[in-house]
Amino acid sequence: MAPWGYEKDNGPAHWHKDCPIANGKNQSPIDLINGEVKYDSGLKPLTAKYVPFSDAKFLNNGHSVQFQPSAGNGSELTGGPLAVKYNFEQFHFHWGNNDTEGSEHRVDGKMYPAELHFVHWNSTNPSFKDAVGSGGPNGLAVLGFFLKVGAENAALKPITDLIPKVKDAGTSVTVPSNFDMQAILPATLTDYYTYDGSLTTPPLAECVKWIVFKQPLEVSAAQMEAFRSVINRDGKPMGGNYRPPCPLHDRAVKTSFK
Ligand SMILES: CCCCNCC(=O)NCCc1ccc(S(N)(=O)=O)cc1
Ligand SMILES: [Zn+2]
Repeated sequence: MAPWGYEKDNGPAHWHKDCPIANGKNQSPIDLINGEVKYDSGLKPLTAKYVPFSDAKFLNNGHSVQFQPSAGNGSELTGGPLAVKYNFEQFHFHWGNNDTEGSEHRVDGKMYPAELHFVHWNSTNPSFKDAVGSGGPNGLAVLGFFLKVGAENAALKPITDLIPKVKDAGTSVTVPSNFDMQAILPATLTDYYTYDGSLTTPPLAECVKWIVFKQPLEVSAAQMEAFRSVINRDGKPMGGNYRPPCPLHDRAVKTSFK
């Protein structure tokens, strides 16, 4: 099989051949249906403590554009539904070729033009890879933020300004060390949906505690347009690099808000 992608011949409908878990009962993304979620007063606010990285790359890996530090630096996530500390691993994006599509999760069937994922791994594991393979829904914690078109996002500007430099698959650039990742996050990480799910790309491991924020982040039309010039391994626009929603099966989606 051609390496996995999002085209007709290698897209989400094909992934089960290499990754049979694609048809599992804890797959992501999902449609977050407000009439079916349940408020959980036990859900605490989340705390992300992100330390500026001295050595990080912004890269095009053929299916997304990704911020990837060379090593951990104590940046971590705690609280919310999480029982232990999770180490920051990377962040990346999913987007569409127009403003009506692009996000992976949906809210009452609505798609946003893009979705930003902050990936963290359970610090009781020796490494990220071990956390992915640790079995059960507590290996990774991924924060999902919807992006919508509006005001320019100053915190994301250092990253969106780098996009033209990683237009082609397999390219990367060094991220200036004064990049402040913490500034991307809202001041308080309240009002989120949380459920047990999976990676949304192969290997599709069912190892993720998903935390999807209700409030979208805003980016300017120019920032959104920058994503749409990124090219995949086939030389085609990467836009459309989102998996459609998967069945909820026997899972509950909890909310930190009423
Ligand atoms: C040679 C392959 C080795 C794989 N081993 C590395 C690996 O498992 N990588 C998967 C990394 C990943 C995928 C999808 C998400 S998402 N979109 O759910 O946040 C987050 C993280
Ligand atoms: Zn993702």
